[in-house]
Amino acid sequence: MKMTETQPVRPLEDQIDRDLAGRMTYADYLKLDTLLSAQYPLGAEHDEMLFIIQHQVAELWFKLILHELRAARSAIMRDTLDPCEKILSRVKCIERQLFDQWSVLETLTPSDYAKFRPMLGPASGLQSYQYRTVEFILGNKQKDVLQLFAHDPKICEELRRELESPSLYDEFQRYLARHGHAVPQSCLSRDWSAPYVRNPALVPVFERIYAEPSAHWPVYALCEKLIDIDELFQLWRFRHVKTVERIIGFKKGTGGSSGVAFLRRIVDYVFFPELLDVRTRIGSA
Ligand code: HEM
Ligand SMILES: N[C@@H](CC(=O)c1ccccc1NC=O)C(=O)O
Repeated sequence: MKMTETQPVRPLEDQIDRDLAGRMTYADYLKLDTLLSAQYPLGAEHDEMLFIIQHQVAELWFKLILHELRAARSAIMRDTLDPCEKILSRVKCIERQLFDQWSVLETLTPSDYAKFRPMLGPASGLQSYQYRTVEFILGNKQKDVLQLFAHDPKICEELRRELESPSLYDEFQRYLARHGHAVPQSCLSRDWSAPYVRNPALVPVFERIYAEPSAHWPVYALCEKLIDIDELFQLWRFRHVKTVERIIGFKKGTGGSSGVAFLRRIVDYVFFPELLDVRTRIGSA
């Protein structure tokens, strides 16, 4: 555009609805009154609003991830893999958003965070029940975290239900067994609430699928989506560590943990270990 050119002017078109009294509007549909009045900074520090909104946006994305993962798990249980492709692609995009979102919080300086951190008391992301539910659905079961929700029986019960249910990966293994794959019996019924243990006897099942992707396309494609989801989750955890490191260094966490050291210990956790193990086997006789 030349320096002398004017910017476009766009008058409202005649047909645009102006008569909205008593009718469904954008703000009504999206409940913006509720959404936009849920930011309550505890103090007067400018950056506390960033901190609140960053977390609220993450919680909204967690909500959608849960909605999608539950739909994917139900579809697998009904023996229909078709919808999973689209659903899990969406989950992957949301995880990417959550990963990229850390860059916004990284504009928070250590000194600016230190001004309002004391007001947070013992509050911590450790107490995010939606985050914990996502971990459970993906199969990272850990019973002791229920203790963090003992103050809220309703949430505690919901989490316990998820802890005790088969994960998305468990249901996928059951699906494979129903469709003729030689999934070990031990994968099909066990204590679902126990931490997932890598099972070498499951790797040959994936070896056959990966040896001939075109013969097993729907399950092969699902495996690869699960790998994407796993990898992005790990990247999120890593970026959390790096963000925390630069903002609070090696201080203890408000939740009482050692902080960065505690977070680092889970970065390498993988949800679907056999889907990584199969890669080692590819090309071996
Ligand atoms: C200034 C920014 C942040 C700092 C300094 C920070 C720090 C920490 C620390 C130290 C912990 C360990 C528990 C504790 O003792 O408190 C933790 C856990 C956690 N934080 Fe953050 N965090 C930040 C931002 C976020 C954001 C934006 C989210 C998004 C929801 C988040 C989600 C979590 C979750 C889910 C955990 C539990 C992780 C696990 O169990 O492995 N944090 N955070
Ligand atoms: N654990 C953080 C505090 C924190 O980040 C936080 C506090 C209240 C609500 C959400 C939080 N986010 C993630 O842990 C800290 O030690 O500074």
